[in-house]
Amino acid sequence: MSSLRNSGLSIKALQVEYKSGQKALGQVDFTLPEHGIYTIIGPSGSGKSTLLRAVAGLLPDYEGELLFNGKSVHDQETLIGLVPQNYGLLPWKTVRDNIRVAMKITRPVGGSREAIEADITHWLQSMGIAELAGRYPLSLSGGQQQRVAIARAFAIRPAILLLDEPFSALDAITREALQQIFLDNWLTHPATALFVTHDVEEAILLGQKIVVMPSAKHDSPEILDNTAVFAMKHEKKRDSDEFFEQSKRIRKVMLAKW
Ligand SMILES: Nc1ncnc2c1ncn2[C@@H]1O[C@H](COP(=O)(O)OP(=O)(O)OP(=O)(O)O)[C@@H](O)[C@H]1O
Repeated sequence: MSSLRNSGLSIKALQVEYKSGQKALGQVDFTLPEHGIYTIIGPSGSGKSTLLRAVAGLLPDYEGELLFNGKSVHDQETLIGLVPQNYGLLPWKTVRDNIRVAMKITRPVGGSREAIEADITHWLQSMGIAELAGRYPLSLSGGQQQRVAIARAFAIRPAILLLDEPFSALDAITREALQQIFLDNWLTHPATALFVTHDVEEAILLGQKIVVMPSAKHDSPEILDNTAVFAMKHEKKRDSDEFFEQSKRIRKVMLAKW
């Protein structure tokens, strides 16, 4: 029993078909250890967002089992934070209110007003957007909205954190800075994280393992171990031999699977 308690996120024989009858996600099987980060890359349409939606509990129907520490992920106890591709911010609420609403929904009796406001300020600062607290989402750039969505996801202190291309709207330099900030935040609050990206470099820089999705729905994902790169200091990763070797390995898998 105790082994199940810390067994992490188990995705067992998961398959998804939308109402149209078309298979959106072929069979996926893997276990992401508690407090781990797996990155997911795959061609457009391979089912990456569908996989996150299934784990987030946003799909009415799927085949297979989704367990967190031995229990259904959709038990009330498991708090899941999602950063969707469209950011999912409430346009009629300010940045600060967006985060506050999420915290109130997920932690209805948690903390004094002062503590909540200090927490919101902390997360905004950590994402470098404290000055945007009073602005409304639609007055922000895509990259700024992405940061708000990430701050909000961390602020609820989820057990599982799902990120769907969270840095796609950012320029290369800001993206690198945010990758570092993301890892720093994750180290202090290590949620069990699934991180979808289109960027092979990003997959190698952030994941303990890299899940490469196939384009054919009858094929299964290939999962590459990336612990050698993951264990390095973030700023050393990009120039390391291990990073270079891993890029070559992934490209080979991509050629075979895409
Ligand atoms: N709500 C839906 N209804 C019907 N089909 C859908 C729905 N959402 C996605 N699909 C289909 O499911 C498949 C997988 O879509 P999904 O968005 O999960 O892929 P993805 O790998 O995240 O793609 P991208 O990289 O372009 O974001 C696609 O063929 C898509 O057209």
